[in-house]
Amino acid sequence: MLEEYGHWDPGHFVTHAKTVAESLPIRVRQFFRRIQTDETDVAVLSGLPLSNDLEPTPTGWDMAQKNGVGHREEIVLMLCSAVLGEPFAWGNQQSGRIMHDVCPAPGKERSETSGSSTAPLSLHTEDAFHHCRCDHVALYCLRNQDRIGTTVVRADRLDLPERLSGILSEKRFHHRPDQSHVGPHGHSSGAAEVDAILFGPPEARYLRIDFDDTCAADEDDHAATEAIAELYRYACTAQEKVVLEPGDAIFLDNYRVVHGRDPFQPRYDGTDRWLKRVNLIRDLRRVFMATETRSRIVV
Ligand SMILES: O=C(O)CCC(=O)C(=O)O
Ligand SMILES: [Fe+2]
Repeated sequence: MLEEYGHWDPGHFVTHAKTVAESLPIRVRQFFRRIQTDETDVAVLSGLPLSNDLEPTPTGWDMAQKNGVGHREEIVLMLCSAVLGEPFAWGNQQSGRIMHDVCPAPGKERSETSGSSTAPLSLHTEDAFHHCRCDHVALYCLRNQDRIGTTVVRADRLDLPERLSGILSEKRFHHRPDQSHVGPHGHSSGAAEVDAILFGPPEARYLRIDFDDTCAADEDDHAATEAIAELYRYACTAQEKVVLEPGDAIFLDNYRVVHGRDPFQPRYDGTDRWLKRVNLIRDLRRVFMATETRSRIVV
């Protein structure tokens, strides 16, 4: 495909991705159809092709962009992902790239961004602050020699008392932009949306929370503040760990699970953990309506 398309440009290729993905084996396509229909919370596809001569892990997404690394793996992830949803991006995240690199970055060790390492990445709904957040997060593992875990909490595993579910289902919470969106070109924290944390069908609940950035909409609403703290305790009890192996891709339903990452010590010697990531939305029109253009980049 690299030969066919010449220069690899995910932003350009993405408009053809669904069509090209029709050539994937039927079992792979059925796997993704089933995930979508069943609203499978966590799904892993293993044994995906990886280059024998994979480049060293870049020291941050900006270095990955500069050096253009892991292109073959981006094609693999793009094709699989396109069966499940429509890839899209955020103008202020990784400079609007469709394909993200998740790897430790010097200076970001304790940040609340995917470039963190020594501090855990707290449990979150991806881009919880925005109504246009993705339906699925896809992560493709290129390297993980220290077996660092991705943490997940499935809504179905939260055994919440009715009183707590009641509070969490009310529109009493501010969903503020996380650090990866704040900055000179980011969404201001004033853009926070007020919404519930728990919603959707009672037999298969949806979640919207970033434990670093969701707070009571009214700072005097102590019951709402306490409800977040209580939910956090339930989430810690229900937390599971998935250790991705090179060649594994995980597809997280961003309405049905929250996720995060265990801390680790970065080496910055080319052997660090490295994932490719893409955000997927079921209906691209949600993005078009948010941007008021036919663009896949939410600004
Ligand atoms: O590194 C991981 O396993 C998860 C990172 C993460 O939350 C993300 O990239 O959205
Ligand atoms: Fe995430």
